[in-house]
Amino acid sequence: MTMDLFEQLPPKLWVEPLCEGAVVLRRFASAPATDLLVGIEQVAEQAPFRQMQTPGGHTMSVAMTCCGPWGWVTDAKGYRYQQNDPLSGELWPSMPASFQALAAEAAGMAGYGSFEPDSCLVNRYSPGAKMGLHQDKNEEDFDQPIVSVSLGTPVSFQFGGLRRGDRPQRVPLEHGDVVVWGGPARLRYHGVLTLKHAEHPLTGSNRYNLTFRRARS
Ligand SMILES: O=C(O)CCC(=O)C(=O)O
Ligand SMILES: [Fe+2]
Repeated sequence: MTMDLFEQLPPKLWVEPLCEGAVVLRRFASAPATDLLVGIEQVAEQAPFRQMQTPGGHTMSVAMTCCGPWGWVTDAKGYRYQQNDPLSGELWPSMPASFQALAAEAAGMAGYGSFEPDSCLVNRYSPGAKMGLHQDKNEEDFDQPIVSVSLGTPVSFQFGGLRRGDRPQRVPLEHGDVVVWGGPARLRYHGVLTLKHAEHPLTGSNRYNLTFRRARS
């Protein structure tokens, strides 16, 4: 009886390879999502979401904040990591232990053992926000993977090649999905298409993304 019941349940998580070195861990962060969202709220109380300026003088459509030792920032002076929040001058809030654990577990599941992120960028997309194709390359070295967690409304993630001109795959991402890329895929171009209007019971019309990285070796 019990066995039959189990067999009828849909698989809770599954793994979708994107290319050598990159996978989507479907729904991997669904169970801890509520805790992650509480963590985001706490981080944002200390270091509020803000729309940063690109070096070219554009305002990003995505609102961002950071936690952990190193925060990623952009302004007229360029893209970089720094230990202080430029809004307050204070250190970035510490990375909640639950964030760190989830990121390490996801990396391990994708084949990257002993991932110790020292940076978590928190992206908040409201409808209309997007992020153009880019490489994550402000880190000191590229030995450690990127772990990228999606929460809230769905979006179309673009996962490209090592050259800007390579046609990206479109990967639909939903609440709880985690993308991990490293090794030969570490410098692949990626981005997200414009967020559409949708509602999620936990986030309203917003999508949140947590991007975990090792900024310093
Ligand atoms: O929102 C996402 O899924 C991607 C975010 C990203 O690529 C970044 O912050 O560097
Ligand atoms: Fe990125």
